[in-house]
Amino acid sequence: MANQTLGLDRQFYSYYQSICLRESPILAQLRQETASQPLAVMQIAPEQGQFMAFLVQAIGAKKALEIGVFTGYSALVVALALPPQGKLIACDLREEYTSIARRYWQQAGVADKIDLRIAPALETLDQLIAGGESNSFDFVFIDADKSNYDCYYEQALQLVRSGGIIAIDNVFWSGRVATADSNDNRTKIIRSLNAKIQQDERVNISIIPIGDGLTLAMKK
Ligand SMILES: C[S@@+](CC[C@H](N)C(=O)[O-])C[C@H]1O[C@@H](n2cnc3c(N)ncnc32)[C@H](O)[C@@H]1O
Repeated sequence: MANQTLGLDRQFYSYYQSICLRESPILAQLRQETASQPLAVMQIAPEQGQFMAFLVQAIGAKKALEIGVFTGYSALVVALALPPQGKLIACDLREEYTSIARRYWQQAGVADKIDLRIAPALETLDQLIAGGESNSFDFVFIDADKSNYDCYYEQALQLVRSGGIIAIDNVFWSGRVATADSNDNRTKIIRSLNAKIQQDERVNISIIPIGDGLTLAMKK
């Protein structure tokens, strides 16, 4: 028995995955193809994807937003969890990654649910706000350039409805946020956003020690 969160060594992680994962063949195939990419480590872990799908379904999300698509794994997870009329706006800059994503979305039959916007996400989110879409999203996933994390969080707070959830990836930053001598820019940005959200009265929060750390902020 333990009354604090357990660390997972390799053996325990493998057991955890064996009792938890229900990854569909299409998701497994995308993960396998992405593994050959030099930046494959950017993809979320499968158990995190499964958790996000669970969350999307638990809150009955119909309208979602993703910032940072890469080869499309997290977007596919969310799109599969949305109802048939659900919509996901997905933001990225890079055609070379998202062309892989589009192929899998097509194959999985969810391409119609996903509106991919190739542009700096700050601009896409500003356009959504200017276009009257504030307070309309049920679920937002932030997983792009860390330098803009604080801006994405503020924009997401405008776009999400009351009771909607903003999920922020990589908040543990491989543990560097907790290491006093890690003071590079990205570590400082994540550390300071973590501290800000901990005090932010606009949201209820939980931080899930899954993958590289996932903050959940529910707008009040
Ligand atoms: C960590 S990866 C996303 C991983 C993805 N969520 C998954 O699970 O496979 C980050 C992505 O953010 C994109 N990105 C970086 N800066 C961006 C920006 N300013 N606007 C939009 N996308 C950006 C990158 O091109 C990259 O594909």
